[in-house]
Amino acid sequence: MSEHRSGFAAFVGRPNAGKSTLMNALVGEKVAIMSSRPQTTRRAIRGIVNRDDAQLCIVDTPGLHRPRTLLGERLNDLVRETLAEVDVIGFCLPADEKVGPGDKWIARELAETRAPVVAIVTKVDKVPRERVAEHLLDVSQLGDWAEIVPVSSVKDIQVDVLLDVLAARLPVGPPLYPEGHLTDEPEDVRVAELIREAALEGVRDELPHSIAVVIEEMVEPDSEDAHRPVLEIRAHVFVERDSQKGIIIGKGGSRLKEVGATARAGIEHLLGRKVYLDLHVKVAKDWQRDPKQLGRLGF
Ligand SMILES: Nc1nc2c(ncn2[C@@H]2O[C@H](COP(=O)(O)OP(=O)(O)OP(=O)(O)O)[C@@H](O)[C@H]2O)c(=O)[nH]1
Repeated sequence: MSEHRSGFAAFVGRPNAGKSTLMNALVGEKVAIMSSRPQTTRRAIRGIVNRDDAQLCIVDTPGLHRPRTLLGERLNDLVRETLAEVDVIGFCLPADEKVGPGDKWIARELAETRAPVVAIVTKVDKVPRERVAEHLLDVSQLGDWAEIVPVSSVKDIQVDVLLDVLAARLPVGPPLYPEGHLTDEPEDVRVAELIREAALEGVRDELPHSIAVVIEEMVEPDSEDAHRPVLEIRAHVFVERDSQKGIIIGKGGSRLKEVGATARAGIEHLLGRKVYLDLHVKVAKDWQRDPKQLGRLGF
């Protein structure tokens, strides 16, 4: 099987371009609205598409419009920040409307972003084939797109193709959110889960259920002037026996270092910021059978 990919996508386009309908078509019935606490992450997740080979997290963007007012400009700053953080951008251009000044303005904005942009010709069911072909040509001349994909969200035409194209643009990595957990779970639970996943990697057979992770603290550094301060996370990795402690830590701490690096990468991706991760491995004897310990471990 090919490598698993995961990351963030954002959709832009002028009003009525079909962004919401498309996002719903991609995510399916279960649209999970998950807005994280703004001080720790600036991303609000609109929905998550889980496949065997990819996890696509769709970020909410308030809409990129041409600024007419100061408020508009502020909004656009916010959108620009969001776009700077995602892995792939989908630019929606409805087939039943000619490419206009609004689209050109957005295209110029997108030329500045780092992420690859997939131009999406939406609502192809509304117009004859020839018109779609014309529109595709206009769109191709509008900018330097990673790909152009015509779709209909309503008639389910090429939505799966679009998903392939978007997924292919994501970085290689494990799922950022546990499948079936598309709720507004607090961040520390998700952080703990990423650490647990990293700690279990490669040793799942030896200690499948013997690991629990507790976040002791997530601390903002004192210096308020730092532009994007490093979040300090201290966590305990609990195992049941001393022998298991050895497995997690590895020779001279080598494995724990790897666990930390893997978990940190996932956490940084999740929170969208730099993280300092401090892991301590502890033995909590037979914690699975001890209600008092279980309570402490957050079960
Ligand atoms: N026929 C057809 N209509 C569509 C399709 N996609 C969206 N629409 C319609 O187009 C209109 C606008 O779609 P939205 O998804 O709300 O567009 P939007 O870009 O999110 O709009 P804003 O929230 O204003 O930015 C709605 O009436 C949709 O039903 C499509 O594939 N085919």
